[in-house]
Amino acid sequence: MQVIHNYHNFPENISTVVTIGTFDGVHIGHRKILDQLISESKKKGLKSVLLTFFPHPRMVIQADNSIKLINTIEERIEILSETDLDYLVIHPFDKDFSNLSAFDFVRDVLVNQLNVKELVVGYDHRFGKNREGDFEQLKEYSHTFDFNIKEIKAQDINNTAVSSTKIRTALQAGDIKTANEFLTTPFFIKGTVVKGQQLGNTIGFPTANIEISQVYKLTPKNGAYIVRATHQENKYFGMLNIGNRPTVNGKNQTIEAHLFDFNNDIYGDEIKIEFLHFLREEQNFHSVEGLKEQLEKDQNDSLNFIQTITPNTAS
Ligand SMILES: Cc1cc2nc3c(=O)[nH]c(=O)nc-3n(C[C@H](O)[C@H](O)[C@H](O)COP(=O)(O)O)c2cc1C
Ligand SMILES: Nc1ncnc2c1ncn2[C@@H]1O[C@H](COP(=O)(O)OP(=O)(O)O)[C@@H](O)[C@H]1O
Repeated sequence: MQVIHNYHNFPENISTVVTIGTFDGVHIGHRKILDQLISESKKKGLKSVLLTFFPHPRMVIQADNSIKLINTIEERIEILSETDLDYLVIHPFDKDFSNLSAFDFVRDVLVNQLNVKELVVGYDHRFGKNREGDFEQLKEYSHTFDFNIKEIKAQDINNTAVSSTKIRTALQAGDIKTANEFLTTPFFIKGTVVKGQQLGNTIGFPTANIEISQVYKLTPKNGAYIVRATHQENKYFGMLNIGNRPTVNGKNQTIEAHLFDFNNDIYGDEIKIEFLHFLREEQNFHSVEGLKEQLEKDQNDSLNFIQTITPNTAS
């Protein structure tokens, strides 16, 4: 897969089948669309293109800084690069772009820049300034500019009963099971290991404090989770807490992972954390001793859960 930043940089003389969307999470529904796109491209001898926008339209049009996404743009690139997609075109969604009329968008972007021969879109797709363009208009333009439209039927979209919004809601409720079912692979975060209060070691549970640099990355609900970490290509199971650590008078939210069978200094390193299971709510213990007892219980619960995972997943 080739990543092209800004559709103006798309190579000339390549005929394409295009789909458009944010594809946050790259969930089951998105994968169905991608499968259609890729199989059409192979059948017709075209290149497959996903046109996506970043920053997200809502970050730009409504200057909405509270928006939280399942994947950062870097993560989305990583997930999509594992598919057979030929081109991922990431266009910076700015005010100028948002002012393009539906007609100009089709002519200037899809036809003149991406050389579209076939467009794969949902029946409810809207595009152009103020989302003025609808499916009927697209059909009209497809005659004007001579490309095919492959409609993703309402039932195909509705039957999957999955949406990025539903996954975000599940994660914000700590419902990892539902989120992971929709996502097909576990929800994950990536960050840098930073210094904390240096208390973890003193209670026998050192925790890697993870700092995420993208403010728009969604973090699941506060609480304790069973996780799998990847550090320098090695995988470790562990348990993680998201929260304010009331027991030790924590003021800000932290994300901290204690890895099992691990004893290395990894300050400053990148770490990836996959969420496997929600263990419990964060609690305010009367003493650090109480917290320690709970962590021992969490560790037992985690190890029992990990045993139930198939050898395939545990590898
Ligand atoms: C699995 C797990 C669950 C935790 N649960 C809680 C909790 O319920 N309440 C709490 O105050 N702190 C909880 N903690 C956070 C600990 O307070 C934290 O790891 C400890 O304060 C060490 O912090 P430090 O890494 O900044 O030194 C949890 C940590 C882990 C790894
Ligand atoms: N099993 C482990 N899980 C997580 N971190 C570990 C582990 N063993 C050693 N470490 C190291 O110890 C650090 C955490 O120690 P801790 O006392 O909790 O300090 P801090 O408050 O700075 O996080 C981690 O950042 C990592 O470098």
